[in-house]
Amino acid sequence: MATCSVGNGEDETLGKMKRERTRRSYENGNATRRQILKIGAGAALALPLTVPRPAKAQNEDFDVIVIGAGISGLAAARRLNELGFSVVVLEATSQVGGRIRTDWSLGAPFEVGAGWIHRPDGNPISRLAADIGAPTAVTPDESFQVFAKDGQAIPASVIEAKYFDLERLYTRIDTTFDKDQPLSDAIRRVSKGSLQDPVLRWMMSAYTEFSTGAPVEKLSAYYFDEDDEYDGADVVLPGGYDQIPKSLADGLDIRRNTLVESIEYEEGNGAAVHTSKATFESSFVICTVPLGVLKKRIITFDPPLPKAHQKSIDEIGFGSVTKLALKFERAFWPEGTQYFGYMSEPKGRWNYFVNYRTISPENILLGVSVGDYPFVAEKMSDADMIADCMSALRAMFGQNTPEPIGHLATRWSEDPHTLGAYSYTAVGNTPADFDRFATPVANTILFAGEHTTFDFHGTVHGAYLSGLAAADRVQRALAK
Ligand SMILES: Cc1cc2nc3c(=O)[nH]c(=O)nc-3n(C[C@H](O)[C@H](O)[C@H](O)COP(=O)(O)OP(=O)(O)OC[C@H]3O[C@@H](n4cnc5c(N)ncnc54)[C@H](O)[C@@H]3O)c2cc1C
Ligand SMILES: NC(=O)Cc1c[nH]c2ccccc12
Repeated sequence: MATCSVGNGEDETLGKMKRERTRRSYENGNATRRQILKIGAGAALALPLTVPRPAKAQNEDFDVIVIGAGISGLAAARRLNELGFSVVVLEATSQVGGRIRTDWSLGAPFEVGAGWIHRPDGNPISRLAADIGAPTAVTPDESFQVFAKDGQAIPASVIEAKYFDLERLYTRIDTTFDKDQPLSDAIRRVSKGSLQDPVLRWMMSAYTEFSTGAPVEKLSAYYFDEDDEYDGADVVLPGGYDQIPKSLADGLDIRRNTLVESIEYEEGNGAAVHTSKATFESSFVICTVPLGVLKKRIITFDPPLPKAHQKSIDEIGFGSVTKLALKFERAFWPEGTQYFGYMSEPKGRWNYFVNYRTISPENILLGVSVGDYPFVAEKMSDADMIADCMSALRAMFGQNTPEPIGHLATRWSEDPHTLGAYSYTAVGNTPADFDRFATPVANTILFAGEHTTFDFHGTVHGAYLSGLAAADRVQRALAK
């Protein structure tokens, strides 16, 4: 398989020299805390133990440990590897890609996580796709049909006019208030009744709640749409999004099924990373686990993280988005239409459907639940989730709509290694809460991942760029 390069063209020998220098600095002088930890572990083994434990091999030692083999971790590891540093990636699951995962079991590329390269012009993920020769296909935003709650088809002209109303509403919110508040409250204040207007209400959910991954009741009215984007019409990868992380992973030292449990660190002495398998040591750690994992404190930091970092972890929002792919014997919908909208209640319940016939021969509709509803849907059994989604499809396409012959459901809020879909700007958050993650902790622990960049949070490109930025910081520090 062709592989992507994230290198910046720097001479490989230079990287190797830096690596040698780092190693020498550990080997000289007094015992570092990492060496003391190592001695401590050996000493503990000498003590009589009630339960005999297998003797541990000596801890493996690297310049950099990257935690998580999602796109941010892979980008960081690949760049540092290309520069000649010794890098290991520790990944809890058996797979690479994290929130990029393609399931072909229905015969088409069902994207469990990320589906689109949003605004592909200038987007670094487009370059990665081009580097490996992965074709992309436009999913045209203007190809849609929206249905009212009772199944009545709404003319496209009505949707387009309301879209401009929504834009105007959001602009007024931007310029009206001097205090942050939930987006839903701000909407009520600037335009009483908008939240009850069925078309606007659908758009607020299908567009805003989908793109931010959060209910309008929890989004910051100040910052919910202040992030950045590139240009062009969204594209998908008909050969599967996972081609991108797989190509980045090629040739890296990735330890799968290795759950990081705790990290001991000290300025100047690096870190000891304790996992379900072994302890690893390094000068730097790049931690890319999802915000949901950090919130739940699944990894213990010793000493605890600084208050400012912990505040970002605790306060930045992390929502969910549920996808349900339903495969049918035949297409009972207009095969050329890209998207179908449904003005459901509650508002985030199966309100958006992607037609797979535009990118594959399979008769698949992909339903999406957003806002608060994923936390309801993801608690359902598959059978209940299908029945719930089918009631929306039957309202749209008629009571005779057939049962599906296959399905795939996602439950990101229940996945123990993610615990949600992507980060959002909650009421009271500021861009600085995200960007604070760029500050290394004790010159040893760095963070990367979609939640560590305000401008592109919640996206593949944001995560990827954050990984490269963390690698550059490590490179500069190791070069000193
Ligand atoms: C349903 C859904 C739809 C999306 N749609 C899009 C889209 O269309 N376009 C877009 O640009 N973005 C989309 N996104 C967002 C995008 O997928 C993410 O922003 C991006 O993939 C996150 O990458 P990451 O490296 O930050 O984290 P992840 O990909 O989550 O990587 C983190 C890794 O850490 C591992 N890990 C967790 N805990 C531990 C531990 N204790 N020890 C070791 N490893 C651990 C995880 O298993 C995972 O592999 C979507 C996300 C979801 C969930
Ligand atoms: N995770 C995402 O893809 C967020 C996003 C950005 N722009 C969008 C447009 C539509 C749906 C989601 C998004």
